[in-house]
Amino acid sequence: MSYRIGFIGAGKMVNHIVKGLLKSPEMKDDIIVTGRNQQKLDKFNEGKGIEVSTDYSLLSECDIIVNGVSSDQTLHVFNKVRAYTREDAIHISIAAGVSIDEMETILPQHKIVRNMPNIAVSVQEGVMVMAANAHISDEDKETLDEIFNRIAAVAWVEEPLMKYAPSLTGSSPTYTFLMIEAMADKAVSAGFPRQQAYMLAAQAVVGAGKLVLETESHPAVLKDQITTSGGSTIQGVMELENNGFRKSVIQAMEAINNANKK
Ligand SMILES: NC(=O)C1=CN([C@@H]2O[C@H](COP(=O)(O)OP(=O)(O)OC[C@H]3O[C@@H](n4cnc5c(N)ncnc54)[C@H](O)[C@@H]3O)[C@@H](O)[C@H]2O)C=CC1
Ligand SMILES: O=C(O)[C@@H]1CCC=N1
Repeated sequence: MSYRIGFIGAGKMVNHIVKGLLKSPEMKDDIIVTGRNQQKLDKFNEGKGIEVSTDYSLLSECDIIVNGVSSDQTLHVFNKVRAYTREDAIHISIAAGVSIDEMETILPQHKIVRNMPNIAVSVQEGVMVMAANAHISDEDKETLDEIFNRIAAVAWVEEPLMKYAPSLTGSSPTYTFLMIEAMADKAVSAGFPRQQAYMLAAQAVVGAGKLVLETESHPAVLKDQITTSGGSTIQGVMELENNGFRKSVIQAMEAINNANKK
């Protein structure tokens, strides 16, 4: 079954979600992206060939509405488009820091989902943490799983956990990008060509993640597979511990959690 999905806001995260969904070519006719500025929408649509419009009344044709505007505009925009959306539409917000309670003040009796994706959805390797309000049925969840499993591993949680989701999902690729960049810089300093260094560092990260997922081993067990006794790797691990590597990641997540008030 196909569902019409209407996005609001042609920003970065919406771009990543739409790019991921378009890897399933049959979804092309099911997607519309709405926004305020036609020129920006046309630029967003380059290479996509989907429907884009400044006419929010087109959202009335949509089964699912994804509000992808900046967090501080989320409630204002729900309020603005509410009149154009169907009573039984599923309203999704991807905004960090905006609670279901707040959305329900604008959309009472409506189906609401809070979703925290990350940008890897564009390469169909994303994660999406989702929480639903009381009007979302099990069938609605199955529908959303079916759509979003194309681009992400989907996890449903209770809404109080959503405050802590960005540091684990939405924001977290940044930690890895910083590490990949640092790894590549060091390799380049030793003589590796720049692109080769990025490729090798990135693939090392992909492989490590895949090992955790596929073996379901504790990360420390996998670490112990690499640290040969008296070998070189354990020297690097000791240095990471000396420099508070894990503490630094935990504190970064704490800072993100604190910045997301809800
Ligand atoms: N960038 C990311 O990796 C992630 C972002 N998010 C969430 O996605 C939302 C958007 O973030 P980004 O895409 O990074 O920002 P962005 O700045 O790239 O996109 C926001 C878009 O909203 C549009 N917009 C703002 N106010 C509007 C209004 N009143 N009416 C219509 N359009 C309006 C802007 O023109 C812009 O295109 C935020 O709430 C953020 O928390 C969630 C997960 C990850
Ligand atoms: O930086 C932010 O607030 C958004 C939420 C998660 C990723 N980007």
